[in-house]
Amino acid sequence: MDATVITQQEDLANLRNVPKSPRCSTSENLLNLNIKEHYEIIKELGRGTYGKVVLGRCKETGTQVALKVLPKTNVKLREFQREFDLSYFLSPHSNIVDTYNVAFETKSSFVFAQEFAPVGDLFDKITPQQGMSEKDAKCVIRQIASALDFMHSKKLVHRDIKPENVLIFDHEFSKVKLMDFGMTRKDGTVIRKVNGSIPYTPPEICEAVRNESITVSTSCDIWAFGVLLFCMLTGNFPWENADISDVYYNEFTLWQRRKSTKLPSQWKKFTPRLMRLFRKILDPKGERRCEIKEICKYLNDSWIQPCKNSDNEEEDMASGSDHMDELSNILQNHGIETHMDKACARTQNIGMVTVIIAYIIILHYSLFPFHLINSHKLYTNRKMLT
Ligand SMILES: Nc1ncnc2c1ncn2[C@@H]1O[C@H](COP(=O)(O)OP(=O)(O)OP(=O)(O)O)[C@@H](O)[C@H]1O
Repeated sequence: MDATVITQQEDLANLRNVPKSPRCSTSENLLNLNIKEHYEIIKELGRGTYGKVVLGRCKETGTQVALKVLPKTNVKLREFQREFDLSYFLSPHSNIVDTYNVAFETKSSFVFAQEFAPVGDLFDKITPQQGMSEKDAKCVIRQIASALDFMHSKKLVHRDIKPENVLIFDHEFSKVKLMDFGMTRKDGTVIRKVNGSIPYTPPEICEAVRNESITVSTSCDIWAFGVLLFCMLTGNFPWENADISDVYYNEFTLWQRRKSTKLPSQWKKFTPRLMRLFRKILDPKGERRCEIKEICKYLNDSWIQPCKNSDNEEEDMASGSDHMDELSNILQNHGIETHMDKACARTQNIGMVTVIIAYIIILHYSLFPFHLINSHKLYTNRKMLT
């Protein structure tokens, strides 16, 4: 690495077992550098809320690195230091992006270096409205679950699980790593809600108002992980916000809490086994959500239905008979009997058939737009997610 950058004394082996990085404060050691004197900037790799990441080649060693550049106008030294320290501390895990022992400041920004992921991030690998293959999704899920399990074992909560924060190193997804520890906090830390909600935000945070105190919990990552899994397998978000005003969220929670046997249409492609897992991951009550290890128990099961299976047929039949009950109630309660008194048997039948057809048409049109709206809820672009 560049000889002018800071060098820390502790090796990675020391860091593995230490819950809090013992490395001396980067603020005491940060060198003031001109980035272009030391790195040839090849291209921009991406942008986030707080800064950008560029691909640079170290002029001294020829090594290619991803430089995370955080403008001082967006990020305080303390925040930069925390992100760098956490990234470095978590680096030894094979599914967490490697952060090098390289951090410095320029006139306008704080900078640190990480390994470069040549295939980019997971967002671009999810085809809108289609998602990824079950096999590829499982490869990714297995590795990110391992990274999260490691973080949770250190009592750290990532707090920003989403496809843009998963880096891909090969097209077979055999090497996938979690990154971006800018929002990571210790489990149990009390913070104030500052940002709005995105589709990955758990309900307990969605419902908090701005500036309200919230307690950081590993269960927040579990929720976001569940939403990520849905996105990977469908190319859609399950909802825009995990909030009671969101019709898709409401439908899911009715099913999740067993208040309805009707599985919302966008979940019907999944096997009962995967739905059992979703029920445990996406529990509206954070304290009831499963732990990340639970997810690994489901990795050898089938997740996507080849065709409708019996469990869902049962649910469909149940919901079908609900509609028939409703229909006969309507027929009984709204005039059919009086009509019957006056008309002949033939007219009765025609009237009955007409009402049934009308009811089916109404039912069809009340369900059909749902699919249309749902298919429009596509995984449009990154901006929607930040
Ligand atoms: N090591 C890397 N190799 C390749 N691409 C990367 C690397 N690090 C980041 N990127 C790209 O840059 C994008 C932004 O990076 P990052 O998430 O670290 O920025 P951020 O400002 O923290 O974003 P956020 O809005 O999530 O807080 C990523 O989504 C990814 O596409």
